[in-house]
Amino acid sequence: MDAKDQPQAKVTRSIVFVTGEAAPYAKSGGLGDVCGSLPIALAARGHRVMVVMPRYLNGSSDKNYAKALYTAKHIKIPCFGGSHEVTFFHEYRDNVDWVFVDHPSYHRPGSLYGDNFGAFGDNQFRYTLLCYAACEAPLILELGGYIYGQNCMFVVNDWHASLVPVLLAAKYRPYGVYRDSRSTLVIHNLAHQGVEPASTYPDLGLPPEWYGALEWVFPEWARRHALDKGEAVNFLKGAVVTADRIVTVSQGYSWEVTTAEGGQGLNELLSSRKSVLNGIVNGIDINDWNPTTDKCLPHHYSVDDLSGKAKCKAELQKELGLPVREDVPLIGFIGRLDYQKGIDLIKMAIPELMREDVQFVMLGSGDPIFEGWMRSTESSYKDKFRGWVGFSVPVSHRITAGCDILLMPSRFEPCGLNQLYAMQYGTVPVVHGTGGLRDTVETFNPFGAKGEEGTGWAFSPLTVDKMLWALRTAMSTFREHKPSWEGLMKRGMTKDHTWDHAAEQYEQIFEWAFVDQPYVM
Ligand SMILES: Nc1ncnc2c1ncn2[C@@H]1O[C@H](COP(=O)(O)OP(=O)(O)O[C@H]2O[C@H](CO)[C@@H](O)[C@H](O)[C@H]2O)[C@@H](O)[C@H]1O
Ligand SMILES: OC[C@H]1O[C@H](O[C@H]2[C@H](O)[C@@H](O)[C@@H](O[C@H]3[C@H](O)[C@@H](O)[C@@H](O)O[C@@H]3CO)O[C@@H]2CO)[C@H](O)[C@@H](O)[C@@H]1O
Repeated sequence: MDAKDQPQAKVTRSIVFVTGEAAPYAKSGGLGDVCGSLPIALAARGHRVMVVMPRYLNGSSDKNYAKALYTAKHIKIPCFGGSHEVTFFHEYRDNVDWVFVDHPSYHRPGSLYGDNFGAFGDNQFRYTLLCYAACEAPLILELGGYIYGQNCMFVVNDWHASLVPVLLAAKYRPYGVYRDSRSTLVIHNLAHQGVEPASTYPDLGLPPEWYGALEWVFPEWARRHALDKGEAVNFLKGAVVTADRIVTVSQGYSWEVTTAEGGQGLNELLSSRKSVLNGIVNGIDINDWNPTTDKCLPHHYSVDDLSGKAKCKAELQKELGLPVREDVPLIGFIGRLDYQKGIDLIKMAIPELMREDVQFVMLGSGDPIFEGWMRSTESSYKDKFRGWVGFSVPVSHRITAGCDILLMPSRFEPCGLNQLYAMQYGTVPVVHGTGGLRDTVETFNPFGAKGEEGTGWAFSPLTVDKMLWALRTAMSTFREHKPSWEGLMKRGMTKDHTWDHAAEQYEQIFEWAFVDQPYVM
């Protein structure tokens, strides 16, 4: 978009994102994509935007921080029985201040949150440091010559950042600091809440009377033994209680989190905060995800000339060692190998699906059981199935472009980005109709009011039979109804998935937050 066409915010603010990850510095999934692109979209609309995240040095991500300079600012954080020194690094890029909190606990091999042995045992400590540091950053860092100051909107993402609104309410506002600031909690995934034993509460450096904000009691069935009282502290709950506004990453999910089925134990609390709870569907970074310019693709294409997509498919088949055939439907899956993503359904469906004339490629990492299954399935169906175990952004782009169909049988999906990338690339999504997938994928209807309608298939309920039915319907449309298939591709490609619309909705939420008084106990 030309700068002159860029819509501007009616009211501009100082906005401080706090997150466990942001692309391209560090990414384990969709949280990284959103925190790497929404801040840039808000800055383009005229806001002053800072993103605060850890400076992870794990060997593979170190180079991503190469342009971030040491600020010479050090602070000491009183928690976990000591005083822990952290420092800040800074890079100004795309009109955003990227601020990296540096501490030895962020320097270790593995992924962001764990390694082959599971989640790191000191994650509560690591993200407590992040939250304290994020509260100090706007007060002490002179970025471009000026501090951000006390009149900020803190956008706290998921549990890693959830102590921020608690700290604002418990440790700053009582002393007259940050009374003009507000906070918005963005829930990307309720499955991760940052829950640890109640005995860790004194480590957090919070006043004893604030225990209730984080207090969490596991239901009896989830306790380990008869004497276990299930008492815990829950970071995400702390933010649900103390944030001024709460946003989920789709409207569908904002309703689901208030139900017993989707609320992961927080449904009653979230229902009690319905008046400040909204859903905003994520956008995508169309500089990064654009089939006309994508640097990861061997060929480029657009809605006006799809010939490059067929070439991308042939190159992908070659790369994967699959027979190069235009007529066979190529199905893709990309994602974390996690219970959330419904990999077990794919596993159950594969023997039946492999009886069809089809090709299937999966890219993912996570649960070692599914990683092993992907490897062994590849050797069982040499001409039809490929399981790429690992995390590779370029491969994810090539699969998104080269496939005909993208499968997402997620058990729950707060928004989902891969179906948005797929549509942008003319790849037709077949998804479980849940959360953001239901909000963004419209099931194909050959007899719509204006003729053919829809951008894919959203099946429900989540059963192997229903998923196979949706895939077979998609595959027969691909084979036997070429004009309809092209219509599906083109409707997906011409949908507006840019961040601007979502950014405008975030601005509205921020305005509402500033109309209300901030949270105080
Ligand atoms: N092995 C691999 N190699 C390369 N890339 C890989 C990969 N595995 C995953 N990815 C990438 O990670 C991202 C995944 O994003 P999603 O939104 O689909 O799910 P995720 O559950 O991580 O995010 C959570 O947060 C986001 C953001 O709000 C919500 O959309 C979502 O519903 C919620 O669960 C995509 O960019 C995908 O390409
Ligand atoms: O962007 C992908 C997701 O990243 C985040 O989820 C991570 C989560 O916040 C981490 O805590 C960790 O989860 C571990 C969990 O804490 C632990 O109890 C155990 O269940 O293992 C989990 C996996 O190690 O890793 C998650 C990523 O795998 C973010 O919060 C989500 O919104 C994003 O979907």
